[in-house]
Amino acid sequence: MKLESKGLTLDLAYPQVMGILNVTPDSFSDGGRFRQIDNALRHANEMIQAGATIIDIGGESTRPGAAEVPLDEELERVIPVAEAIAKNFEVWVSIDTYKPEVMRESHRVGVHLINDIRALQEPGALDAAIETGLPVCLMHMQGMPRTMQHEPKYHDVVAEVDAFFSEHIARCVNAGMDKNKILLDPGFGFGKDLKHNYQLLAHLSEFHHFGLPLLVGMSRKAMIGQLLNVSPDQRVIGSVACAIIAAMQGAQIIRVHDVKETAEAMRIVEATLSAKG
Ligand SMILES: Cn1cnc2c(O)nc(N)nc21
Repeated sequence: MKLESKGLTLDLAYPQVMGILNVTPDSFSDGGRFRQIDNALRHANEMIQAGATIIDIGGESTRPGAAEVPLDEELERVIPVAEAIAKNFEVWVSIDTYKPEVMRESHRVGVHLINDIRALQEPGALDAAIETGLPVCLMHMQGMPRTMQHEPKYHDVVAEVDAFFSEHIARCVNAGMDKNKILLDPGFGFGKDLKHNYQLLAHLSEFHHFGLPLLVGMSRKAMIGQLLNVSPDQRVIGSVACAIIAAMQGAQIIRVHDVKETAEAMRIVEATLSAKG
């Protein structure tokens, strides 16, 4: 399976590492230090050298309880950084946004992939994504970041996420999007409690029936912290363990903070999966 965008190809036969670049003052792990372009470029370069093949740029924190960011503020944060990275590195640049104007502007400055935690449900987002022609990751979320962790409830979380994927793939394809430009993400930690997160991880391979790339993000999240009782900067081992479990089930893109550690683990996964023949 391969993904193409703007002359770049991503070989999804083996897991690819997506490095997280938060350009937010309140990001829970980077401490908001990556707001300046030079720091962002330095961090992006570190992640690329460590093995990241995608850099995911986000201007609005998506952690539970996070407030929304006004459009002009988000544009000011992410567009200069996205443009600089796209210009300076041969790497896939992903934009973590749900705003149609940010999607359009990101495309204009060279972004390769749209990462929308709201699965193109905001007004105008689906049209904007189709107009850009970019691949789009549709992520499942129950509720909104401000309230999503207030008692999330499911009858069967795996079945309900699967149904969500079916519904939104159909909505996008019916609106004119090429199905091969869709990626799917169960949205770990987005309206899920500990049990829900591990049910999704345990059954992750069941989502392959759509024939679309799976993107997962568990890095440093509460599903690790609640189990190990450690702070976000002490969750590398847990994050790598989650990445391995996902990649061994065929997840194609792993979104992480700790690129070096994860990329090394993915090489072990690659050796193991290719030995399966
Ligand atoms: C922005 N963001 C934070 N967590 C994420 C996850 O798990 N998946 C995707 N696609 N984006 C995420």
